[in-house]
Amino acid sequence: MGDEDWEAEIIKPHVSSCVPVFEKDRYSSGANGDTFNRTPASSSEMDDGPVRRDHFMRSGFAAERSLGNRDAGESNKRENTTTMGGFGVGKSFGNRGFSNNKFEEGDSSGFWRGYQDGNDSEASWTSRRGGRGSFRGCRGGFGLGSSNSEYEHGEGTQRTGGLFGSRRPTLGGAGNGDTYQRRSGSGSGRGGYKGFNEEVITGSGKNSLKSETEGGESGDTQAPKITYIPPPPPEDEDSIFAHYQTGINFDKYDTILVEVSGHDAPPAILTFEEAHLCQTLNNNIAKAGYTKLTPVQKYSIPIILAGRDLMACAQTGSGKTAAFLLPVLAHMMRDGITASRFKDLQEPECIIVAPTRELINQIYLEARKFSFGTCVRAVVIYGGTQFGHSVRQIVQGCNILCATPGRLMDIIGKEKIGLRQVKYLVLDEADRMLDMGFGPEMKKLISCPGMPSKEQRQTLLFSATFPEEIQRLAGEFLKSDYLFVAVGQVGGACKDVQQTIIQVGQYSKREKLVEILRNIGDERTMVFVETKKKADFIATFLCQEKISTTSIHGDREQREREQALGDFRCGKCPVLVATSVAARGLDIENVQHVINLDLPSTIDEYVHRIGRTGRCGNTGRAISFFDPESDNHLAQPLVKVLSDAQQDVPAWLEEIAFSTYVPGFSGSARGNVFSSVDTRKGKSTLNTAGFSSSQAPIPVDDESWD
Ligand SMILES: Nc1ncnc2c1ncn2[C@@H]1O[C@H](COP(=O)(O)OP(=O)(O)OP(=O)(O)O)[C@@H](O)[C@H]1O
Repeated sequence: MGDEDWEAEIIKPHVSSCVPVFEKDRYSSGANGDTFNRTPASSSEMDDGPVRRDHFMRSGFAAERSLGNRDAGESNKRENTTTMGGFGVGKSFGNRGFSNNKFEEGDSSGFWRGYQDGNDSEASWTSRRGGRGSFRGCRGGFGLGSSNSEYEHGEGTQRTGGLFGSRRPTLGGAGNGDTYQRRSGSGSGRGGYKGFNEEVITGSGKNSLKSETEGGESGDTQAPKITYIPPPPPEDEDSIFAHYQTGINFDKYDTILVEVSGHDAPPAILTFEEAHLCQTLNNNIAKAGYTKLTPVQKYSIPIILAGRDLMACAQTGSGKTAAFLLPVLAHMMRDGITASRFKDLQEPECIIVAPTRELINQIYLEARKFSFGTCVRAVVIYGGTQFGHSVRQIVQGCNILCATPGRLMDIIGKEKIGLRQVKYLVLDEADRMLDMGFGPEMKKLISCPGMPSKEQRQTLLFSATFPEEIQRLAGEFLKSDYLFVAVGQVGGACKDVQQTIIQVGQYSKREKLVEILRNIGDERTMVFVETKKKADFIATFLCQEKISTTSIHGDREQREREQALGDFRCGKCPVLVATSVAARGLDIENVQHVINLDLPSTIDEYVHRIGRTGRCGNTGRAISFFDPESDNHLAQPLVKVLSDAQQDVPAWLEEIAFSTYVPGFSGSARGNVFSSVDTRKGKSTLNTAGFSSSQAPIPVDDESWD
């Protein structure tokens, strides 16, 4: 989908938004004020008018719409809010007659079976509704006639769709493309791009490199000054090495087929000992509770240790982070990295980039864990936090820099980081990092002054999904003889996740969600929705239903996002409503359920979302609401994902897939089908994990990748 299509998608007839916004004072929140057990207030912020390029125009405004705490200065902004939305008028927010609900029997297997059976039609569900009057909170309502319609169209930034069709131009309006201006805050119409997940990149047409955090500091009064300093992670050893248990299916990883393509691939290793890591690293691995390698580790570790570039694709939750961290650290130890000193310009040996703040923080914590007791210092920097804080972290010494792309480019622009010493460049969620949203920034990164050429550095790309187009683009980043490791089906879903797809029309989604959540009880559940507004809306709705819920999305302030994640992690809020900002990489213990209240627009996103459960050999469940009005484009790839993961495929879904079958459909449209192989189509070998691959030489024409 090109830009024009994107335009067509997001410029819709006027639909009013009715996001309840809350005044801080009225919250009946928990200790941290971040849960949603609150009394709704109101806000004129809800009247967004026509849903257009909201985030192009309102990057600063966005913050005001988020729920929860905010800095004192910012909270003042909401005092004059007027009522626009709330609860109650909507016809679809009435009582549900659950008395006949078969799911109330408490038998979980029955519940799931029942759910599949009861999957049926919207009509059958609406007939179960009782007649309770709507909840009346404020003026407006959840179900204002058009009910969810605003969410079906609004905030198209959340949409993805293949390579260049899914996201907005990264440097919107920049003109020269050299300007990175983040969260300019004033809605001054500079244009720009509110990233699908997290970063705000706007272009003013000036040749400047300006941080979202700098507004106040640099005298740009239009930009809000971001003062948030994340609390330091606990320093005690127990916390550093805290981990959860591998699940009953961990050993089954060994049976997954692994494909290695590219020439002269080193053989896989079967044990950590075979990696010949130094004693400190081995100690850290043991303290982390790792006794056995996962398949992606068996293959990737020797490849990286051999100095080869790598594109690795392995199912969600199967240990990709350690697969790159351990060999990189081993190299650094071998090279005798000395503790970096306090310096104004730091020159890290390794840069790791990931698309979301929470994910990069998680990777940093893993890096800190595995480098414990060594001279290697890892640092994390990401948007939404005080820029000065990032600088202070870096100047104290930095061997491994973990960063989100926006903050990384800012810090490079401020000359706090020199790139000359970079030997390892890691892109986690690499397909996301190379797509339309972040691809241009990554290209800038590799062409920054001082950045060693791809021949001089080692580049490592990891993800659970690798669309063919992205694989082709990746050639620009990788040496021509890079190796490709595919554990299982490229882009396939984790088999430990029991997937259920049910047909639910948009007007029935909320009540069905409540039914499911009531049956789930306190088990940790992530509920994915398609837009930020809807995340707030659903979280608020669930709290009204007395289901303790929090939310995470790109319009929440970073402090709120971290608080939300913390509340979810510790079980204080067992339900987390999220946009795709939380779809990738997050490794949260005990997430037993994922619910796609809205299906994402691409199958890859679906695979990542459901991969928040069923991690590391544990089992999980994912249930997805399929709305035939809007999700038919996903039927075909869904059938493939389900059958590849040996899941039941509903007959109705097959029918839809068949009726919407597009011959030659290969993936650039919204419901893109993942790649099945290394796109170089070289000779490859299929092995079960643990057995070395044969090496198949493949001539690769470098030019064909550039
Ligand atoms: N060899 C191992 N033994 C035990 N636990 C492991 C091992 N490797 C990784 N883990 C644990 O498995 C969990 C998932 O790992 P990780 O987050 O790296 O998965 P991932 O493949 O990157 O997933 P995603 O695709 O969702 O990003 C983590 O808690 C990690 O500590």
